[in-house]
Amino acid sequence: MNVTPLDESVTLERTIEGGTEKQRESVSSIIEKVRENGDKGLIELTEIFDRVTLDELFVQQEEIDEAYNQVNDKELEAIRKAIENIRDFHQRQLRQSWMVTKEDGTMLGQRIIPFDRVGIYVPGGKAAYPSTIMMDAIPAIAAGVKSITMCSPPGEDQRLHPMVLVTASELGIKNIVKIGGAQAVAALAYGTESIQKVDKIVGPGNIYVALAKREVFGQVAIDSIAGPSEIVVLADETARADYIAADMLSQAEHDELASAVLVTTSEGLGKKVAEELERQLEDLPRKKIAEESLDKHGAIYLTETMAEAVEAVNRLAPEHLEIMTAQPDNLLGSIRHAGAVFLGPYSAEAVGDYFAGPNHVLPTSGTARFSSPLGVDDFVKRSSVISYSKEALEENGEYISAIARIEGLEAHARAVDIRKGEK
Ligand SMILES: NC(=O)c1ccc[n+]([C@@H]2O[C@H](COP(=O)([O-])OP(=O)(O)OC[C@H]3O[C@@H](n4cnc5c(N)ncnc54)[C@H](O)[C@@H]3O)[C@@H](O)[C@H]2O)c1
Ligand SMILES: N[C@H](CO)Cc1c[nH]c[nH+]1
Ligand SMILES: [Zn+2]
Repeated sequence: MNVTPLDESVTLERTIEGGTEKQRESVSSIIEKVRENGDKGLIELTEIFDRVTLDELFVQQEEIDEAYNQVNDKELEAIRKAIENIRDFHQRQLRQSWMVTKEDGTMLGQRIIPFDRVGIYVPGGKAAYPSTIMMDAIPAIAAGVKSITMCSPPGEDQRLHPMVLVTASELGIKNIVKIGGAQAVAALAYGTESIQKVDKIVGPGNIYVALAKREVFGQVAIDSIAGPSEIVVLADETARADYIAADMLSQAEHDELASAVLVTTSEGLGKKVAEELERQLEDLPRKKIAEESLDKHGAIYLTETMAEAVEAVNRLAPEHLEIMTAQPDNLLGSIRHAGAVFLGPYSAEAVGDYFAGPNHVLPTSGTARFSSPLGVDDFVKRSSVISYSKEALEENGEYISAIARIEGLEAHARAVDIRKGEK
């Protein structure tokens, strides 16, 4: 990889974001098929896209019991510790309902109400993601959502990955459907004979999942569309090239479409990172994927000053930003757009992907300009409460009816006047 100057036109948007026409048409026809044929459609689509013939759509208890037998104590302990951290972080996000009472007896308030039913998508095409179950489900549980349906694509043996099943079970998720892709999104949005439709669908996925979420939006709520993973590392000459390369590869290995970028003020560091990437790629089990991701969507950019580098980062608005400079905390205040910021040499992105507590479902493709990480707020609605006393209405009625008459809405004005004995 070459070290190149950073040009203002560089973005993290990959051409694939809105999908090709063929992909959009395919997703529309998958959704149509699920709406028309329900469970039967889901089985047929899974045969086509996952090459598996399912005997059952839902995971059975015996599959979960068997999964526990395939997981060792250390793995279970790791999942339980991660759950604890992620739960602790998300419980702090909970907002309280509130009510104020004024002197004239008026009461105003805001109630925070969890969604009734939520669908979580857990990707499973190219890798298994127990961590994403935790990130999707824990904020929903913390928010008070009572019904969670999880969808994830099955493997060749009709099963989900044992760690996926164990994690779901540790979180108390009972409805687990072995369906992936656009068909899963359609089933959650419209319901089938056996799958109850939900109010909101959350979770990352590939382009088919993303396009399907976009298409069903309106029928259900969705979270922001999290696309292929991205990491931007902002570094000066004090940073360690081996750490930076390791972290860039940790995201490049997700997907050929993933993007790993270094922005640095040091040409020397840039060159060392390029060498390290080559070296560390050599024995990486997912070398092929990571190599393609680096070739197509990876870069090492050089800027003259740190101020220019920071400006570039804000323009890129990455999903993950690692700051590896002499004083990373000093730069935090100038970062306006990033899904999650990792400070210093020991905050590898993997720490946040799996364990620290903050959510790893984050805005991608520059959408950190206006979107936030998945969190408890994604699983609640606000509902306002208004309680006026007779005294308050007597005192303010004339203002209310005045505004109504400005709008030419006489019935509104009279609805107030009648209570004041004026009509
Ligand atoms: N942002 C995050 O938090 C986060 C977390 C984990 C994963 N990810 C990303 O999620 C993505 C996961 O993608 P994945 O493919 O591994 O799993 P996936 O579960 O999203 O997609 C697999 C499904 O895609 C469908 N599919 C495959 N080819 C198709 C085709 N030609 N036509 C129609 N449908 C087709 C199949 O039904 C299959 O079940 C990756 O890009 C990864 O980087 C993001
Ligand atoms: N980095 C991904 C989000 O972009 C999340 C993840 C899951 N597993 C490993 N990493
Ligand atoms: Zn990751």
